[in-house]
Formats: sequence, C-alpha cells, structure tokens
Amino acid sequence: MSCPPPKPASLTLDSLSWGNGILHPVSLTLAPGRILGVLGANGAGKSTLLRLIYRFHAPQTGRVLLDGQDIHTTPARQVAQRVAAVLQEQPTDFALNVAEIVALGRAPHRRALSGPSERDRHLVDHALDRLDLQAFAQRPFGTLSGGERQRVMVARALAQEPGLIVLDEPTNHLDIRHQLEVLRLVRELGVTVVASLHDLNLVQGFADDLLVLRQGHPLAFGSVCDVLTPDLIARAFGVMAVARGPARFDFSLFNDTRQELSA
Ligand SMILES: Nc1ncnc2c1ncn2[C@@H]1O[C@H](COP(=O)(O)OP(=O)(O)OP(=O)(O)O)[C@@H](O)[C@H]1O
Repeated sequence: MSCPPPKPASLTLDSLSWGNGILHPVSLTLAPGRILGVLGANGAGKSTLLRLIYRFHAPQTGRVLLDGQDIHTTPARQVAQRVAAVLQEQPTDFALNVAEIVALGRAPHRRALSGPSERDRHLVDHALDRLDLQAFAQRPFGTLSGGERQRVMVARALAQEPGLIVLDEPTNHLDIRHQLEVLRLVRELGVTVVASLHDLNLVQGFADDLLVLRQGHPLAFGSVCDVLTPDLIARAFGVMAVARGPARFDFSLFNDTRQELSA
C-alpha cells in the first residue's frame, strides 16, 4: 500500500503571548515545509511557545494560524489531524506495548468505536520501520530505555501523518547516532517543523530558521546563518562564543553522503 506524504502546513504566529509576561508577543510566519529551531536559555519560554502551537495552552493575546485557520477556534480533533507533538513528558501508560503506543497516533483520524483500518496498520508498521523499532514492537513501553522511548514518540508522530510536527528537545536521551538519525528523519518527512533544541551545533545542520527567546522576549528570528552569531549567543545565553570554523569533531552518519547534519 502506498501512502502519499502529508501536505506540509503553513504556520503563522500573530502577536502570540501567554502568562502575563512568561511569553511576550511573538509574530512570525513559516512557509510549508520550513524547519524552525527555537533556542534560548533555561526558562526563556521555549516550551511555553510550543504548548501554544500544539494547542495545549490558549493564548493570552494573539493567534496561531495553521494554513490560515486559527487553531484555538478549531475543534481539537481537527487540529490533532494536522499537528503532532513529541514532548519531553512521555506517556505513563507503561503497560501498552510499542506498537500500541505508535498506533495512538492514528486516533485523531479514526471514527469513534471503529477499529484500525488496513491503512492505519500500514502506517504504524511503516513508522516502526522508519525508527528502527520493529524488534521492540511487542515490548511493554515501560521496559524501554529513555532513548528508545524517544524514538517511539517520534514514530507515533510519524504515524499521525501531520502537516506540522512540534518537538520539545527531541534529541534528549539520544546518543549521537540516534540524534543524527532522528533529526535527519524529521527533515526528510517534508512537513513543517517547530523544534526546541539546546545543542547549537546540531541546530545548524537541522533548522532552516531560528527563533531565539530571552526571558520570554523574542530576541531574533531569521535564517540560521543570519541569526546564530557570537553576539546573539552572548545576548541569549550569556556566554562568549568563539568561532573556530567547524566544531572539533564533525559528526555524520556513515550512510549520509550529503553530510547534512554535523554536530
Ligand atoms: N504554568 C506555569 N505557571 C507559572 N510559571 C510557569 C508556567 N509554565 C512555565 N512557567 C515559567 O515560565 C518560564 C518559561 O518556562 P518554559 O518551560 O517555557 O521555559 P523553557 O525555555 O522551555 O526552559 P527549559 O530550557 O528549562 O526547558 C519559566 O520560568 C517557568 O518556570
């Protein structure tokens, strides 16, 4: 069965704010298929922004427009058909096995009380393949390592066929090979992505655009090479960054001849 890839969504944040100063108004537009990295020191407001985008928080001011439609006035189920979130908090339903957790990604697309269709099963199987999880399919989720669980969460998002994926520190818990593999996979999906990342080297090979937050204020938004300067790093993180050219090691996957991602 062939499943055409989901259509990437356009995303506009229009004067979006939350929590009486926890997040000051943010405005930006991402064209379909763009990858936005969200950077900032601990407590800068990254997760808060992401929660507004996946419709967990309602905005204090402003709007989140997905393909021009305000997600906070759109039924939750309809939004869930287009937006997937991979979060730091993972499901606590440890008794479900890996295939069952990934199948939860199909829930927004299924009619109430109906069982999984052949297409649902195919998409779950495909997601398990892509994340190299077939060997874990029947294992209870609670028995997996932190990194394996993180891959399951990405597989669940993939099975959801979203137009926008929101990822909160997606490389948390992952070793260097799995960091590169997950980021490459997310890039290859061709969907629009908003991801918070702490690793300034990884973000350079992954994101197209960057939004930098400081104490809840948007500090900069633009292409990675325009935004990620020593001056910006000093203002956002309070550290001195010395440009040394490439990092001391450039990491890439053995089968990745394009050397897209380096850390
Ligand atoms: N529901 C809430 N009530 C009160 N304060 C909150 C709430 N949610 C977040 N905050 C505060 O808002 C600030 C921004 O939090 P947020 O989690 O968005 O930061 P972050 O940039 O994701 O940080 P980190 O890198 O540490 O994950 C923090 O000071 C946090 O304590």
